[in-house]
Amino acid sequence: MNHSVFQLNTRRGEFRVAVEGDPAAPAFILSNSLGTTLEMWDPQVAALSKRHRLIRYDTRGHGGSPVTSGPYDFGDLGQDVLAVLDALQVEQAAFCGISMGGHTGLWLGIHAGPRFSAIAICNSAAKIGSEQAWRERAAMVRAKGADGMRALAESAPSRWFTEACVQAQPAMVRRMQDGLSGLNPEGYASCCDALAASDLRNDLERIAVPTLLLAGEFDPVCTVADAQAMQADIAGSRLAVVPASHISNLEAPQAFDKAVLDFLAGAAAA
Ligand SMILES: O=C(O)CC1=CCC(=O)O1
Repeated sequence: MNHSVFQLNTRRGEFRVAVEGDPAAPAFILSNSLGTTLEMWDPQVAALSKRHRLIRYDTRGHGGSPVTSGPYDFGDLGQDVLAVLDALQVEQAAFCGISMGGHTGLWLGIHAGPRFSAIAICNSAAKIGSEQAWRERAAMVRAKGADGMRALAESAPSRWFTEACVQAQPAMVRRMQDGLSGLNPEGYASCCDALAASDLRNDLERIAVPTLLLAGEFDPVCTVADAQAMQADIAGSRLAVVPASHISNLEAPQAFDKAVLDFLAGAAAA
């Protein structure tokens, strides 16, 4: 059992969180991708908690966080982050999110910039996928329940990892698939609703927080071109490309950690 994981009572419900590192160090909060939990960040904990109070949480609809009935929107998912920070009495934090988590970071950069010292938007986009595809996925999961989650888990490796990674790290890939297939279908579908409805492309220029756009060279979901398009619209933002597909923190953890830590060091020095 990991004793750093606990249920945190917030004004928006009880969230499953993990807090590691020096309590007096600057706070750094991590936001998971669709179909995963805070454990997706396990390989990052040692490196990212060296100089930070590292806060991880399960996004609404996932793991041990509230599974309220949907649809959710990114206002909900962003307000949840602020509620977690408030409950932990954190006034300002650095933020890092992958894919759906990165999109939450964009929402926070637009709507709650002063609460963040820096945001790392990884394997994400201002518009992820098509509205129709997310609506279809949500409907399928709501119709098929646990069978629908199992079907999504079977097809997940090709969305998440390169074939070379699937071959090289079968246990890690299986663990991620098992995690996805065990999630609550309504919570997952409600996050698909949020992705269907959100398009932040016209709001990016409102972001004034130091921003890193981290892309996976081989990511078929949120491409390097998506990151470049965001970089063009976010003043002063930086781009980093790591040799990985979509879940780049698991496929290329060392390159991922270095890109994020270099960015945070630069943002703190600026
Ligand atoms: O479809 C997937 O599983 C990949 C993905 C899209 C948004 C997200 O967070 O993950």
